[in-house]
Amino acid sequence: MTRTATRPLPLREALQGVAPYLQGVRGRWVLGLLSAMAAGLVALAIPQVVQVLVNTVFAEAAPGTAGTADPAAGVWWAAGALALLGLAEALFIWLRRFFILPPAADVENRARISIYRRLQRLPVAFHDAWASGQLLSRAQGDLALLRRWIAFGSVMLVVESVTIVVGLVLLFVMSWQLALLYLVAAVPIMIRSFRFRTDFRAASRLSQDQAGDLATTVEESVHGIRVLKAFGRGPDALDGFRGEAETLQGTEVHKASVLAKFISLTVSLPELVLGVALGLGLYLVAVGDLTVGALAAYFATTAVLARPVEGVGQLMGMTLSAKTAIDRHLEVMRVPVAVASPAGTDAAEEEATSRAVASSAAEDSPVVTDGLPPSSGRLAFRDVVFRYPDAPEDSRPLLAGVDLELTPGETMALVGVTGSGKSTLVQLVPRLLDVTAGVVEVDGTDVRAYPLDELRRRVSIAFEDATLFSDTVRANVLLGAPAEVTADGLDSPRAQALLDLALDTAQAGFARDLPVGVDTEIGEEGLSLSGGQRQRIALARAIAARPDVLVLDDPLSALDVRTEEAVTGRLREVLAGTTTLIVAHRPSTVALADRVAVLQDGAIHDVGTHAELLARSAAYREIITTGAAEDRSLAGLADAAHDDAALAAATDAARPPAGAARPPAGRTAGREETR
Ligand SMILES: Nc1ncnc2c1ncn2[C@@H]1O[C@H](COP(=O)(O)OP(=O)(O)OP(=O)(O)O)[C@@H](O)[C@H]1O
Repeated sequence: MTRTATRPLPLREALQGVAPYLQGVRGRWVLGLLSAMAAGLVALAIPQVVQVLVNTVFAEAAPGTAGTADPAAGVWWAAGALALLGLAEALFIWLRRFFILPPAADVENRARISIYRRLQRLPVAFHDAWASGQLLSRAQGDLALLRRWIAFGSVMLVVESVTIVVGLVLLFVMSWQLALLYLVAAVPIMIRSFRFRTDFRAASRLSQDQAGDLATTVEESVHGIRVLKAFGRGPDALDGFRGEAETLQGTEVHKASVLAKFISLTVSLPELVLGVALGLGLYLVAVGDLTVGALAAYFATTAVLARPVEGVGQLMGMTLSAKTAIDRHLEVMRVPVAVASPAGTDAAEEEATSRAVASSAAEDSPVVTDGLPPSSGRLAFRDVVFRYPDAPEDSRPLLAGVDLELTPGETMALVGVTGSGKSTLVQLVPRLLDVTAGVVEVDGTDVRAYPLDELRRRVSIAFEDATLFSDTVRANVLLGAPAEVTADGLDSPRAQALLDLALDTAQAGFARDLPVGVDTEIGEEGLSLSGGQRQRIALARAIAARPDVLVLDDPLSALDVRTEEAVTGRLREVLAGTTTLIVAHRPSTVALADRVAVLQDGAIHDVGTHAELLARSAAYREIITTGAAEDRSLAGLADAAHDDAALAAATDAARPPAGAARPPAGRTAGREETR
């Protein structure tokens, strides 16, 4: 669905918004503008030479004229001057391109990097609310429009306007009557241009938004291609896509027709006027009020003016589209970074530079100024309340007073019926979401008081929906590894040791059997892995971060019971000192925890060991019975087909012959790991 467009920003505000991208490029832009201006003025000088040329020829040809000593010389001089002016015009056009194209590309690049950085900083709630295609079109198409406008539209709009003004002055110098006639054509054009601006701006905004929606549809259907195929919904998806594409086509056609109507006016009116001007001009020559040279120069000047006059509509259209692109860009750039580092930290200062608006939550929170608390792994939720921003105002908060404390090194399972808010609760720990009220504490300090990078160094998270990037297993696993371990490269002995430990703990040793071992490309553009294998790589990634607090949001759900037992067993061994909060559905996971917390009706209903809760909590027994049924069916499945065996067969088939080149490494990661 098309996002509701916000009110167009006033021009000054929009220009201020993109001013940071223009720093350092203004000088070249001005030089380019001057070159373009010079080219325009040289073009206007050409008719003046024509006037001299024609008058010279007519003077020589007139009966009874004494003539100059060498009549041909004047013609040759004028012709030579014309050629030189032509060359000068070409040179100035080249200089315009030379000066302006690189800075325009620079602006595009800066804006693109800024929006990408912004997208990384914006909270998960923002990404939940915005369609990916809208963000894609803002980071791609809109910025290409901006580049074209800076490189061409903005310059030519100034140059063509100046050319028109200077050209009109010259026309008045040649003949005020003819100039006035030409000017008459401009009045209806100016009146029409006001209506044109409103219509074209609306059409332009609609088409850019619809292009974003179309990108979202393509992205979704590519991601969901298996579901579409499995349910035979390809033709329906195509119909939906065709509908959206036709809507966009309709908008584009409407946009083009608005522009075409305006352009036809700007082209036809001056042409009509020129017909009348020819008659009037000949009359003025006949009565001796105008020289033939001046009449020729008048038409040569109007020919030079034709391009700017005709182009002004196009340039206005381009300017309006660029303005829409800036509005759309700033819409994203001005979304408050609700989850921000506290004031006073480097990250917060960077945030202030990019004009971010920190949330009141971040501003109100205490700031760690006297050093950070020592790492211990203590985790506590104190009267935590959370409500999603888009939840109805009068609804009960999803979390309505959660109190829970984990001691350092403890493994606690969090259980609750589906939709009770488990995933939401655990996302509050690394601040993927921020509490509405109450406090989440790590090592006795409010998580909002930590610089984000420090908090996320202490807390690591793995999700049920394991997102892997288009990169090697090695790069995926060591993504969040401590900087000191990877300082000498991802294949240094220390990094290798951590990689091995993480893979072994997560029971992800299968990665070594992939075609190029741990250097095999996986993810969207690499080798496809099974759900369980993906989860284990994602778990290895969380382990390799060596956190004090490990949050696991049901990351073992796709594993068979035996593999899950092996993983949790090793996890307890390797991460003996790490506090672990694990969202669990199955008794097999719960049984391995020191204690279990039951989340019900937005609060912690009970906490105890598995055995204690079984004995005293009916709610717990009900939750666990459902999980047990799942366990039994998974155990059966596990006996029937084991992931790794299936993979071994698949990779044997996919293994390249000895000496074959491995796929290119280091393709950029495309998406944040969010639920
Ligand atoms: N981004 C969001 N915006 C609004 N509501 C949301 C959002 N994400 C989740 N919810 C709602 O919050 C509730 C709790 O979701 P959550 O994923 O935390 O539950 P859960 O206990 O982890 O469920 P499950 O066991 O099925 O994974 C659900 O009703 C869900 O619809």
